[in-house]
Amino acid sequence: MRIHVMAGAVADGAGRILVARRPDHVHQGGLWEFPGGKLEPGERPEQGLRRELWEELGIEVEASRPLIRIHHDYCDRRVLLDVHRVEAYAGTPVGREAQPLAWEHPEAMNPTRFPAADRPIINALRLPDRLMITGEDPGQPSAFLSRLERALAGGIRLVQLRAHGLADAAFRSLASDAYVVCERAGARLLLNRDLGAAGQLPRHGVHLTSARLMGLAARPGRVDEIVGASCHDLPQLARAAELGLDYAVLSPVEPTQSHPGAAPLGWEGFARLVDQAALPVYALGGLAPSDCAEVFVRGGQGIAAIRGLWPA
Ligand SMILES: Nc1nc2c([nH]c(=O)n2[C@@H]2O[C@H](COP(=O)(O)OP(=O)(O)OP(=O)(O)O)[C@@H](O)[C@H]2O)c(=O)[nH]1
Repeated sequence: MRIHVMAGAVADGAGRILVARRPDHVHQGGLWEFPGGKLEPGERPEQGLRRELWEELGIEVEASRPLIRIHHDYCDRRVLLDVHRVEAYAGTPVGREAQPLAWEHPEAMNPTRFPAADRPIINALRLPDRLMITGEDPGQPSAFLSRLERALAGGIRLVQLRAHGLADAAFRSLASDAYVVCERAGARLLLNRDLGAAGQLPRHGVHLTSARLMGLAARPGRVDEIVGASCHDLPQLARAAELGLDYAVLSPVEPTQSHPGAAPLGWEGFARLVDQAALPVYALGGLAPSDCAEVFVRGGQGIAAIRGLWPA
């Protein structure tokens, strides 16, 4: 039988998240967790979350939204971790069951101190809700870079440089300049190019095409960088999770100009696939920032877009 667990990623104003230490004698004891517990029969998920956070921390949830759902098989039990980001609450959290509490920045969380099922949750907390993909033809480098600066000024923190039309030398030059611009803004730059060519370039991570993903035997890149992949179906999502990638981009959700022939998944198709994926999944295809709320309800991390995010 599967245990449905409601857990809260309670955030403070400084971007830190509240974590609690599990007692030594319970399942996954001694490890740190996102506070929560089992959904009771007949309870709605939000109700269960409110009850658990009241019982465990003495806080009243005022605003929350779905963050990620992870199905995980421990050898002794199967769990569904249904994690919500708690954005506003009343009260001051205390360990009402005498459990030690700590506030940690997601970047500083050490995944080995959490249950194995929590790794994708930590990744979901580290990643923003918008992934901007640069267009096929970047045009003049100076115009491209000033457009990039405008996007970063508008709050974009994760950029995928995708310029399949550029030759290696031009890609290298653009990537080096884009890295400097992203660094200055505290944003991260992912390179969508074969590692052979991208290997020596400064970057915060790499983005794999689905063909490249399916041809890999192990997670590429350095351990400290972000690695994600484009996916279009369940086997690709499963492969991305198996290789320990940090995120996937699933497309196309809606009909899109860049891939006119591809059959859209629709929101239901997107939600069905995401529910079986054990990593954060961005929705791509005909979407704009105003679609983020829908993506959260459907279990996704946020939106990825070219047209919807590049400034005009
Ligand atoms: N709350 C929480 N549970 C987690 C996390 N990660 C994870 O694998 N789990 C697993 O999810 C299950 C949660 O059950 P629990 O024992 O905390 O539930 P509970 O508070 O209702 O406890 P009770 O059954 O003793 O009353 C455990 O098997 C636990 O190992 C996490 O980050 N937070």
